[in-house]
Amino acid sequence: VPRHRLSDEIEKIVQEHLKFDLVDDFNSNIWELLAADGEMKVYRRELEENGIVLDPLKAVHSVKGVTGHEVCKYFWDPAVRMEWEGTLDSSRMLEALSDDTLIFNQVHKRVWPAAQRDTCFWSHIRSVSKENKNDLDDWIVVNYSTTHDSAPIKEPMIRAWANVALICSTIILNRDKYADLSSVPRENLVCKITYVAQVNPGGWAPANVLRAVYKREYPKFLKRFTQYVMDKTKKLPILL
Ligand SMILES: CCCc1ccc(-c2ccc(S(=O)(=O)CCO)cc2)cc1[C@H]1C[C@H]1c1ccccn1
Repeated sequence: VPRHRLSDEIEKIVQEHLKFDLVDDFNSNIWELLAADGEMKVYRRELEENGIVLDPLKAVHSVKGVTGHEVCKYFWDPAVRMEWEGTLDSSRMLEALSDDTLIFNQVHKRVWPAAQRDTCFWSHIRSVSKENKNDLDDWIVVNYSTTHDSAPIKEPMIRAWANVALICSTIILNRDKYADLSSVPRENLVCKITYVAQVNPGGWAPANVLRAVYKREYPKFLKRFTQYVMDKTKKLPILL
């Protein structure tokens, strides 16, 4: 795997996500259910630092008819970002550090009365093999804020900081019926999705406003993205 200037940081952050995000800690009372819609459940933890809302967000979802590779690929692919992302004014891919690591600069739609935000982050995609060799690999995308010469912080824009992971497992129903996995019909696929996001809005914004935006935006964002992947893959051969 070709190394680059961010390889060490990426390895550290990805391993942290793989170690912590899939822990089922929902029965403890640290998570508060923000929204539930069918199989999708979105939780938050209240966390503030110097009066700035940093609420960690964790969502789980179960989507029929797609693989984890497909979900992560569409989440990572710069070519389709503006097709599914409804919260952005723009998205620019600044640099491809390798075939699995890109750097983005994105301008978020303004959330009144807060000032407009932009983000600059590396986005890394990889597969993670399972203990049971019969299982399909898990897939993960991590979006983690970084700096870049082509994305200077320019007033009045405020730079928000994000640490986001999308982790997907694929379940094949009636697995033993199929010798060749690529012939599995889509109705026998279930993708288990875990999405975690910790965003620092980068500057003061009223806590009640930010919490209202999180409560509104994240469930909508996840529902829109997963529906987009189902629509895009419906007629395509499965990507294992
Ligand atoms: C004041 C704005 C703060 C703010 C900055 C940034 C983000 C944010 C960053 C990254 C990602 S992602 O999942 O990596 C997809 C990248 O295209 C999603 C969201 C969210 C918010 C907060 C507002 C919340 C929100 C949640 C969901 C979508 C959009 N906005």
